[in-house]
Amino acid sequence: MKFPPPKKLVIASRESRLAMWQAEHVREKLALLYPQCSIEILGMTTRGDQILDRALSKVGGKGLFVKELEVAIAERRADLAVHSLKDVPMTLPDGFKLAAVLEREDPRDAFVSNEYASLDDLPDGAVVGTSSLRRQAQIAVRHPKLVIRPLRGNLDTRLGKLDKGEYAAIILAAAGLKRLGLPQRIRAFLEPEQSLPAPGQGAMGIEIHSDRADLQEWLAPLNHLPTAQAVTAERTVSRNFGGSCQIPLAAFATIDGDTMRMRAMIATPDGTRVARADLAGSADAPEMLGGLIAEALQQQQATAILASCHVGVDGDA
Ligand SMILES: NCc1[nH]cc(CCC(=O)O)c1CC(=O)O
Repeated sequence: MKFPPPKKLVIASRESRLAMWQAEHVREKLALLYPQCSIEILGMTTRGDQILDRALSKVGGKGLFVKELEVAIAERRADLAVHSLKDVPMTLPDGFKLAAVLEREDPRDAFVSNEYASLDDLPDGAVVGTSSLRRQAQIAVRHPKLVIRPLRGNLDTRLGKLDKGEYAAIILAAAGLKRLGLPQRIRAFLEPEQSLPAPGQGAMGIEIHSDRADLQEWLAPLNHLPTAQAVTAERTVSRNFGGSCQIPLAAFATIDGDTMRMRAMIATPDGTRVARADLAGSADAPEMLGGLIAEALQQQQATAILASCHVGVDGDA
């Protein structure tokens, strides 16, 4: 230990229930490590939370969910920000870095419905809610007769829209539902073979100012190495295809001992053109495996597939 333990820490968080749960989770972990430290949570509304009516990619993409938190860090009003890693742009602005990645929750997508038990149960023409092109494309591949409609807002908002009958079913991340104490809303899990998760799905990341060597040291015990390696590989694939752009891309890595297995997919939103890759490599070289996966996708015309889907729709909301 080079630095004495912290006396006070401020965690910046979005104000959605899920974001607050995640910030609280980090607060509890830090309180156990540093019992003398006073730890506050600074809740903030981001532009991403305010803009619910327009496609996110038209107004600035994923970065909108993290920008205000970064400003708070830059102005030293906060020390760290807790994010769902899925919402963090692939390249952080100068002066910021990820100090730790926490152990991943369930990375799968979940099928949520009041009437139906699974996607297979839905009648032709049934309306499924998701604003994620990645989810849309993968549903379209297996269930071309279902109708996909956009669904935005935080988890409670989305569940409310389902309950009002606007959709026969919706697709959400299992991790968010479990964290909010709503696992009973999950009627079926979509296995990676059916719906490969988004880069970083189910993992939380802690962002800090890069010059804070003290914080880096204090947060190090929160880092979960296998999760950090997996999400590094996943984010490398995404970065290869333009990073923060909202595109129908899935990338999912699992680790078994020293070996990382990585699967990825790029598709048109209607599911008619799909590129897939499935490779294994060393868990210690996640960027290398991510790069190889990106190349394998390129060899299947991934760039042409992406070019043929209009950006201007929503990303992995
Ligand atoms: N883009 C919204 C978002 N960001 C993170 C999660 C869920 C939790 C996670 O994946 O860590 C969600 C909701 C969802 O996709 O259903």
